[in-house]
Amino acid sequence: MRVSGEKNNISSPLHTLEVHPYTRLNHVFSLVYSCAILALIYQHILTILRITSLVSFLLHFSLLISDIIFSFMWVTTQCCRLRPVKRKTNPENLPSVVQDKNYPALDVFICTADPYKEPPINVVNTALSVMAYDYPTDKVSVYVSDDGGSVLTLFAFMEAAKFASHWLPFCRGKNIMERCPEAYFGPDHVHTWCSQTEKIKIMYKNMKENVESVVERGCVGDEHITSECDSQAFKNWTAKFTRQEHPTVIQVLLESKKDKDITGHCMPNLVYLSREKSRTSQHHFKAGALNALLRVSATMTNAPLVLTQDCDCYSTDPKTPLKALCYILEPTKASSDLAYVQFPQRYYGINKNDTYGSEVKRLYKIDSAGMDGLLGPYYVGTGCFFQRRAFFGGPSSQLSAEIPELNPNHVIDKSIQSETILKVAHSVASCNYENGTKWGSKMGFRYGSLSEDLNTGFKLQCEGWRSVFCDPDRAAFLGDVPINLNDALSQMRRWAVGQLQVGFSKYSPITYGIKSMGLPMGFCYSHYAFWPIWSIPITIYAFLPALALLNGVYIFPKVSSPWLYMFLFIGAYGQDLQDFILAGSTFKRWYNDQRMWMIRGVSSYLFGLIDFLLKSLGFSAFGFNVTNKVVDDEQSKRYEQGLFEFGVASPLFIPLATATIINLIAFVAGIAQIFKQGHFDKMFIHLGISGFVVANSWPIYEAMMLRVDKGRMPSKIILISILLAWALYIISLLTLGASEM
Ligand SMILES: O=c1ccn([C@@H]2O[C@H](COP(=O)(O)OP(=O)(O)O[C@H]3O[C@H](CO)[C@@H](O)[C@H](O)[C@H]3O)[C@@H](O)[C@H]2O)c(=O)[nH]1
Ligand SMILES: [Mn+2]
Repeated sequence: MRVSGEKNNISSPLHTLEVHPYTRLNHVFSLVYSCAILALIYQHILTILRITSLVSFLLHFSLLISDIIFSFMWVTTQCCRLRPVKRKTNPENLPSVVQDKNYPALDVFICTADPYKEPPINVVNTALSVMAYDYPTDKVSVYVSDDGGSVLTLFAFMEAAKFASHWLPFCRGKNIMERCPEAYFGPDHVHTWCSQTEKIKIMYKNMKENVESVVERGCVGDEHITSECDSQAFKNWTAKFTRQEHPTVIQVLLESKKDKDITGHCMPNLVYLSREKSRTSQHHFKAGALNALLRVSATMTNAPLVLTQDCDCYSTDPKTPLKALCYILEPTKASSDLAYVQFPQRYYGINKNDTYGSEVKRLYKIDSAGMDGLLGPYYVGTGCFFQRRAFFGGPSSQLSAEIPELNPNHVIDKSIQSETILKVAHSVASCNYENGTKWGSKMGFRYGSLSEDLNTGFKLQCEGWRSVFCDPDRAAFLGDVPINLNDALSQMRRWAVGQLQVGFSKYSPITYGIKSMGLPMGFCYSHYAFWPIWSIPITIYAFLPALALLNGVYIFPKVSSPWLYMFLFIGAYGQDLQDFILAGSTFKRWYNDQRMWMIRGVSSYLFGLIDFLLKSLGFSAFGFNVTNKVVDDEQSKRYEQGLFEFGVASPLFIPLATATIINLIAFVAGIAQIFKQGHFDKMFIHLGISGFVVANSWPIYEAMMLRVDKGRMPSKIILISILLAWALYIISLLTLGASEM
């Protein structure tokens, strides 16, 4: 194991790095596996050359295409295996580099978009957890962007501002680790009890009840309005104010220079922002919200460091910004081209075996560590510390903003509530502000993809910026996961569209990316930009072998020569399993993850691909469907038991149910066939594939046939799927059955 204080070779390094011990072994394996892939493609081509009938040609051609796509995805992911690294930070060494009074200021951006899908009390918890950071308080500013334009969210934050003046000194005084009140007072957290704790717990409960009752009523009653200032703010919500059409609202809830907590210590800045909306302009979803935040914060505090947070991702470690500083304040030149320090997305409330593969371990942990050994990991939308400079062109070719107030070196000497500042802040948050500027194309977060995170990180790295993956053992942030299959699949469907928008753009990773960053990084980005094309081979393998088997048509080599297939299958799965286990996962979690990969293949990825094609042909428009973060108790219970939650009649379930029905019938019919007439050797791979699908589909059969609870598969979906399966069988009968193979 090689350990080095990469490029910060002082006696007490701020961070160290070690290369993964299995790297060499992985290289050798990759080489062998590549040869096997070539052999398979060669075999396919030979078969195709010998074919005489059209149907047979189409069959084998689709297998060839499938295997080429599988291979492409495999090859691109190998780049993450070139040099995976693990880093460690030493924040205790920071004082030898810089005193805390000289730490850079930090602007935290929290995005929320819908008070009914993202309960304001949760957003407040996220904000409180970062406001309480162990960081010079006067240097921290928290900006909340509310794309829902909701008075309920603003009200929640007014309450939060009051509660914070008790909560922050409490955290500091007791030096507690868990600074998100909901988590601190939650059932999973043990703390020493005292009267002060009891008092603050009651305060929190009161605030929570207030906020929840207002949200439930849908409006802020007069009894909740305590000051003239609050009352003025609520006046913005006139009768004409709607979510899609309203002026900018900026409300300074706490100002560091003026507001003190109950011990007299200063408070961080806390600003509520709801950018202007109009039906006639484009808002670019979250990327647009983040750019508005970048500009508004520039006019008010202009901190050199920016942290982006999703509203559900609260901080679980108050030292997190110090860990980021370990890279950003590196005394050598290495930090000058460092755009961001990414902490992985991790989650609370995942069930024991992670039924829906919600950890997304490959993306968030394994491959991120892999890219960290090259030029740095993806940006994943939340838990990421940026240098503000990174949003203004490449490290050595900085661009100038259209007004001086927005430039990273602009110094602010006025109160954030002064009229001049508020005036500029309002103007940069207006919906036409970006017209004719570089925002979204060369500056700020980049537009053009629903996955603004992948898109922005990619573009920054193409400009020559580096990034760092910071993955401490204790999670830095914990977020929320969907606990029903429809939400989980819909989320990935949106991702799929966003990824393809990057993959098939003018600046595709496979062309522009490779040119700008070199082959390995270009491939890493290509892997995720083309993720959804996995749907093509997965769907083909889900249907074709089973339909062929039902028709007595055998398209794979005999049992005497399936070794190549076996090696490729076991090799890829084994390698995946090894990565998961080494990343601290369990066999069962890995098993569920591979199952979800197949499920997504015939649902999220497939629908995402179709969405993308329809949009590209001009048939439909993209929307950002915000993931639901409200918990249903009954659903939660079933989730805890590890049951799959279908429940709603979602079209996403149709291809899934159809594939499971066809494979079950094919498998049973195939076994019966063996008893009747032998042919085992010819059927071997067919049976293997169908058997594999059937084994993985147990929870789906259970949801279709055995369960009676609300989470079962809706009868409508079962019926449509049976009809579809039957139709597919008839089509296969007419084509495969009639042709001569
Ligand atoms: O118009 C919008 C839509 C969304 N959001 C916010 O964006 C965040 C992410 O949305 P969510 O529905 O939770 O999406 P997820 O799929 O869970 O998020 C992942 O994927 C997104 C890209 O699709 C990234 O932006 C996120 O950081 C990443 O966690 C949330 O805080 C939303 O409030 C906005 O601010 N404005
Ligand atoms: Mn989310």
